[in-house]
Amino acid sequence: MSEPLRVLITGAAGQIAYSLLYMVGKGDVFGPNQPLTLIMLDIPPMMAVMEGVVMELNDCALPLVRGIVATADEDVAFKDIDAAFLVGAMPRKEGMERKDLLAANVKIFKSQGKALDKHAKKNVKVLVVGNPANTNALICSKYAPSIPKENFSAMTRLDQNRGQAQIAGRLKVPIDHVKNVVIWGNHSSTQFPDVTHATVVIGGSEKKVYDAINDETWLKGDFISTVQKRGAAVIAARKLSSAMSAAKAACDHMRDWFQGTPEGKWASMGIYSDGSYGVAKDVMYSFPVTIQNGQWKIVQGLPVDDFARAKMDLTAKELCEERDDALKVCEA
Ligand SMILES: NC(=O)c1ccc[n+]([C@@H]2O[C@H](COP(=O)([O-])OP(=O)(O)OC[C@H]3O[C@@H](n4cnc5c(N)ncnc54)[C@H](O)[C@@H]3O)[C@@H](O)[C@H]2O)c1
Ligand SMILES: O=C(O)C[C@H](O)C(=O)O
Repeated sequence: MSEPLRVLITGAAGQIAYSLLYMVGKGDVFGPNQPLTLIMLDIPPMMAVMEGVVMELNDCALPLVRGIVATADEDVAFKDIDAAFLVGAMPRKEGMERKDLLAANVKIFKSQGKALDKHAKKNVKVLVVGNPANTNALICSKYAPSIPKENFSAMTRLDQNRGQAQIAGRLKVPIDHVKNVVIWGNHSSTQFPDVTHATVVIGGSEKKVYDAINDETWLKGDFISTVQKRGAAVIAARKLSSAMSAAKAACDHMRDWFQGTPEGKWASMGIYSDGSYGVAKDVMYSFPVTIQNGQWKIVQGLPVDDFARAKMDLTAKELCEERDDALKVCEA
């Protein structure tokens, strides 16, 4: 067995971490043979709660967990880490957009960017979950200049999973029969969930989702808005933002990054834009990627029609605005 990987989960006393710690600890992300040191970061007032989570984690008796570090000190938490799930941040309440959290949350990611720069392994893989996730990931990478920009990402996998679940539900097929639903842009209500390139195995053969559904009005209307607004719908129902599904999506994202995407399957992740598909640069934009040996590559050459172009540009514009607002907050 290899040396334990050092895996940081921030917001470790919060709701997402409560599911995420268990899923990571039992091997869902780094595999069944990879021992782990779990590092848990939260803020000082949450230390007593975190102590309870540590008790439970110990009581789960997970063979892969070889050590647990629970701390409120970023200098301790970020030391020599291989992977970081940056979850710790304020969630939105009913009636808010995720970007309304920017002023409250972006400074967390400035501080944690600096801590990554100072303490983490230079090949660390960073997933930002805390909202507004794309812009927080951008800020984090800007304050960690010694770590390659490709090592930072923002979570849009929950949106991809939501999109695939909508399609599978409508066609009454198992979820893993649907692939390559793409999320373009921001993890916000301007995101573009795109099924143009998606396929489904139905009745024993593979078909385009567009042909199998055969309802363009739904695909261009309610399907898109359901995915765009799913986070708000969960908040309206639970009075709390999504947690179990967010933890599962974070695991899917990091598992694919470490272990690779299966042949023929794409994953969507918010990554540093290189201008592919005419998207603005210097934003963390969600693209379809394939991953091998820990390196993602944007899926290139997909046709983009006028409908898609308008949606991809709208969400890019929002990301540019968020970036400019975030930089102002950080520089103030
Ligand atoms: N990208 C996505 O798809 C997605 C999905 C769901 C939730 N989220 C976001 O994830 C974040 C966390 O959600 P939650 O439901 O777990 O919230 P929560 O309030 O239950 O937990 C957040 C935890 O973060 C801690 N925290 C605050 N500042 C911190 C800091 N500087 N360092 C470390 N920990 C800190 C808090 O003390 C709290 O324990 C929110 O911003 C939420 O909007 C994103
Ligand atoms: O919607 C939220 O605020 C939480 C999260 O980003 C989600 O998509 O469920």
